Amino acid sequence: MSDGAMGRRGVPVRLDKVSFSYGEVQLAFDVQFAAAEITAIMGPSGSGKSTLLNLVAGFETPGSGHVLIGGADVSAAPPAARPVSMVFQENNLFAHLCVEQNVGLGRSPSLRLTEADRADIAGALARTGLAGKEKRLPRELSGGERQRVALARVLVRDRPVLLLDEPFASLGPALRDDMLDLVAAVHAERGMTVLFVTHQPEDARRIGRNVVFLDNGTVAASGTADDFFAGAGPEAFRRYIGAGAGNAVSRDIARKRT
Ligand SMILES: Nc1ncnc2c1ncn2[C@@H]1O[C@H](COP(=O)(O)OP(=O)(O)OP(=O)(O)O)[C@@H](O)[C@H]1O
Repeated sequence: MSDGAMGRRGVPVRLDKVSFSYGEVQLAFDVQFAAAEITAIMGPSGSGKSTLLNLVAGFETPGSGHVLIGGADVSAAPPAARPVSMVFQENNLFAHLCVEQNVGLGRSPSLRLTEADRADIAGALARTGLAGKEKRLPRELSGGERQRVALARVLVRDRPVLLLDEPFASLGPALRDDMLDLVAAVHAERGMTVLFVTHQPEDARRIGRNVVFLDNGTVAASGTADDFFAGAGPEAFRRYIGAGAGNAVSRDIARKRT
């Protein structure tokens, strides 16, 4: 069994007293994400979830403090130099490139691919259920298939950290469940550290081991998903998901696990 299959590939991600501002909007993060685990990042609209991911990815730079990935300070490193893959809600693909090429970019930005690269790309496409669709353009795919292509690219990029910014928010519930299962299966195989932004409590509960809850530009609470979704979870989080939502989530999970 490989290291990934043993779940040891992921590395910790730390935002060490990071501050950041968009003009008058101030954000401050001091938080560690456990290696090789899936952490759901939740919080009201505008609480700073995407900004936190962008700081880890390198699309934003801290005003002060440090971003550490696997113990290395990457605060000043450009996105391409960070050991990170990211999947957004949409626009993950280049419209003029076919499925195979979009996935190949995960291996080589110039698409100079070796035979071994091509074999890995074929494997990733098979793994994500896209075999036979290699030559299609993104516009010839469904929304769910486009997100599968983005996940196939994550597989060939093979970085220890995966950032997911509401990647399945525009998909229907059944398809979203399929995609979450795929993420969980890939995580079980590769063991990367996953930071998963979602507004859906049931999605966080389904694949998240931990929850980090943001409010007003900072971390308001963090802990295990089990604690968050138990009656004794943080009050701000309970207010956010709404009275009774926890029960609905529990029922939903029980139904899926039977
Ligand atoms: N490019 C920007 N310029 C100015 N302000 C911004 C910019 N991007 C985000 N903000 C502000 O920063 C704060 C955090 O935004 P962010 O997008 O990180 O929140 P979020 O929790 O991801 O929200 P949502 O759930 O709505 O996607 C908000 O007050 C937002 O208005």
